Amino acid sequence: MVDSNQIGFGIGVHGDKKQVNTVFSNSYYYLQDNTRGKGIYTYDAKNSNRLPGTLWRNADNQFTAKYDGPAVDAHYYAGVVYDYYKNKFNRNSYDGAGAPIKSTVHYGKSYTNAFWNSYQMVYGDGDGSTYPFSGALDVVGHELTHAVTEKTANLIYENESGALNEAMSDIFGTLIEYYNNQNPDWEIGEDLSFNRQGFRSLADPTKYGDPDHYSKRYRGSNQNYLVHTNSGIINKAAYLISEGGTHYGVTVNGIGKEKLGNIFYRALTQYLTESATFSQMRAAALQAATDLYGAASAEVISVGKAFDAVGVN
Ligand SMILES: CCCCC[C@H](S)C(=O)N[C@@H](Cc1ccccc1)C(=O)N[C@@H](C)C(=O)O
Ligand SMILES: [Ca+2]
Ligand SMILES: [Ca+2]
Ligand SMILES: [Zn+2]
Repeated sequence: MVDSNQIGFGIGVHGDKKQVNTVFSNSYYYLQDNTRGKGIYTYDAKNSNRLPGTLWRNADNQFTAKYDGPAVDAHYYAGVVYDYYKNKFNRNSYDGAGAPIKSTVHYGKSYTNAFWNSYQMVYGDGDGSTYPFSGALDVVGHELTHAVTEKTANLIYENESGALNEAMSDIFGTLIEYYNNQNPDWEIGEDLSFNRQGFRSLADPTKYGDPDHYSKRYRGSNQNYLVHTNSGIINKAAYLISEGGTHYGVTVNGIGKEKLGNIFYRALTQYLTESATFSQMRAAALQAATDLYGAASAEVISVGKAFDAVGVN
């Protein structure tokens, strides 16, 4: 029996209809997308903590039950993220060599998070106060960007390099949301909450208690705050580079999302090292902008001003 590529019909977490690439094999349809790299595979942990769980399958190629929603979105959004990196930077999957992309949904019981564990993405169902975590494209983009980071700068997940790691995931999660162009914004995780409230904001990190200036960074020892809170400083710089604005008296001329993505992708893949500090991120972004647009370019000036505005020298 030869496997065959199929197109299934799915309904996502938010009741939105979408087609999913599947494979028909031995009388079952699997959430396996053979059209991208070496494939995109979506699994079911069945509310256990066992990974990856079982490859998602059914007998009719219709993924329309409520229980199917998180799998439909994890599968479909992983494809969008794959397309972003391929179309924008000619990067074939997170390793550049078409690595299979694996996601598991229904992880744990009322698990209110999502993560990349060096092998795959993992999504919880939320605890009833949020939607399942794969139901947001910026979250899926966030997690898969951790895989890109790991294969490139491999930023150590603590202190300033950890905050850079988190910021890269929020920034590219947002750029991917704009690429998909469905209710794009500079908030993170707004599609997870019933009241549309985000978890973080790149436009104004202080909206959720995160710092928007280096002088306001969290200096304690809790690594979770160090990486998820201090990312606000770099997120704000990225926002200013793209959209412009005057921040603590420093005026930045915006150069747009495309150029932001080009500069940060080049910094991430060519210049940042695993122990990079915020100051080294400034230098990496300036060097990347210089490579791409020229030493005295408006883009280089905007990058410098944005890091000035958030107090990173
Ligand atoms: C084992 C916990 C691992 C946390 C680290 C993962 S990569 C992470 O950062 N997850 C995101 C999920 C997310 C993304 C966008 C929007 C909402 C939630 C995250 O930000 N987690 C926060 C809630 C946290 O762990 O504090
Ligand atoms: Ca949005
Ligand atoms: Ca968003
Ligand atoms: Zn993260």
